[in-house]
Amino acid sequence: MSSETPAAPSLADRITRDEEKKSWADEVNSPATEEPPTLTQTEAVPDQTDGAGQPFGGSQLSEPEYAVQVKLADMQADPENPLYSVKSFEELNLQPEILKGIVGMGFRKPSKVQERSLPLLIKNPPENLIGQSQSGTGKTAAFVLNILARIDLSTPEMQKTPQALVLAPSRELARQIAGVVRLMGHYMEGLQVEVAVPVEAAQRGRKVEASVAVGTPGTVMDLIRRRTMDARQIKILVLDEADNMLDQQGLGDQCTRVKLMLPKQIQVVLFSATFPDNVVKYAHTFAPNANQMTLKHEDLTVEGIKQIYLDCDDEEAKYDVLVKFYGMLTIGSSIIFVRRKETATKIEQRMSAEGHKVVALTGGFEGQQRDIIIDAFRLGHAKVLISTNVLARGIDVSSVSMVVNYDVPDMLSRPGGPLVADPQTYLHRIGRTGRFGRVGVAVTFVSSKSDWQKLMDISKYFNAEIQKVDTSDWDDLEEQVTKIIRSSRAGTNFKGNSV
Ligand SMILES: Nc1ncnc2c1ncn2[C@@H]1O[C@H](COP(=O)(O)OP(=O)(O)OP(=O)(O)O)[C@@H](O)[C@H]1O
Repeated sequence: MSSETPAAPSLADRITRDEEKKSWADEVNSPATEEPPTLTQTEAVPDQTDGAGQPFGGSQLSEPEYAVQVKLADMQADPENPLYSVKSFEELNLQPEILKGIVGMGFRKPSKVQERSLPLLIKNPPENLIGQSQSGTGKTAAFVLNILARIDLSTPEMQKTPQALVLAPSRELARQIAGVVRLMGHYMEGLQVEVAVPVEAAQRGRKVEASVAVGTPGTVMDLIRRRTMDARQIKILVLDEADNMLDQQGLGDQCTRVKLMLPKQIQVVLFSATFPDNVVKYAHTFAPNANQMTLKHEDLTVEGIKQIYLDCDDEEAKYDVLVKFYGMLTIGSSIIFVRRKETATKIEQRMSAEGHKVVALTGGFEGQQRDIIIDAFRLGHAKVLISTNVLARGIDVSSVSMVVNYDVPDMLSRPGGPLVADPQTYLHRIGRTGRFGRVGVAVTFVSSKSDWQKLMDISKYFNAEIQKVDTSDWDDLEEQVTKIIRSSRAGTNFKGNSV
């Protein structure tokens, strides 16, 4: 992966140069009065703003508040819905400052995963948990609330001592989680949160002085080894996207090493939307005697996400279709997933040259550049983002109404073996839309028999319908997709099977 050719000057490069700020503003279609996001600005907004309640500056999408609450209330009253719950947050025995934070985020009722996992997580003595629930159903809040309920902020000393550690697979996700901790813990006096990801950590070179640390495993391992982070008081370890963290050779090793450097008696919490069979055993070794909340493959897909695919003759046809989709991609925000970093850069350059406003973000970009791009996307300054699997998991931008699988997600069946379908990655990618009861459309491009076979394997694995759409009547297709995207909350669907 690191052999990627250096990217041509990307949008991030361009926006750091003053003389080009105007072109950024033009390019991302931001209001004329608004300054383009500079690094300082984006750093000044470290918390995610979308998905947060109005008191914290979240946009709440552009849906009228009343309509949102009414539809969400219906969903939360339906026992079949993953957002269903019978309890209120008040009944979960959380401190008043935490409850205030929850209210500030606009949360009215817990989701199923929150209602079920919270009592297991916060009871004493602490027990481990392996928790699974569909994408966008509020797992982050579940583990964050447990952390906030358990940390001791009674002395300045403790406020600066890491007591909870969250590990996530990407820099963007680590920053996002830290943002959620800050928002939820907004009313807790003395709460300090630090992000431990490459660049910041290296630049900082000073001790981590926070009660909650969120980072990527390699950087955290390094910080503890160099004693820049004192791990002796850590009592909670959370692995978000735990299956990915434990499965991937490198990440798995790093997580294990980090855990070995922590006190023996810690609460281990593993969360993900997917726990494929091959990692379940290791998950239980990593989190011994854990309480478990798991789901069957068939129950993993989110109803609000309409899954479709279309046939493209070849690679060039995929590009042409993508360009034709542009109007639909910009109704809300969209993420286009490709297999390789080079493809992301190539599409970005080609579409930009043709006058379309798109940005790309891959693991090949330098950290600060990545921060600028993801922040611009979160804030809606950039609406179409092309990325690799680096952003497939966890990223929560509620305005994402469309996901395009430009390349069908696949993986090596074994080292040196053939490429096979990667159902987990498919689920996480499409889960970037349809967050917490919203609707979205996930489109997969199929340009070969093997693409088609992989997609059918994915459909079978989840027992989910992925509907083929006919591109011969483009106007009809556009009308249908637009209707779903504009409906904003689950309930509206494609008419029959006719698209
Ligand atoms: N009880 C709630 N009421 C309203 N909104 C909520 C509630 N809980 C979480 N949310 C919102 O739902 C969105 C999705 O939550 P979150 O990112 O935690 O999902 P997730 O289950 O971790 O998804 P993924 O598997 O994709 O990582 C967030 O914007 C969050 O603010």
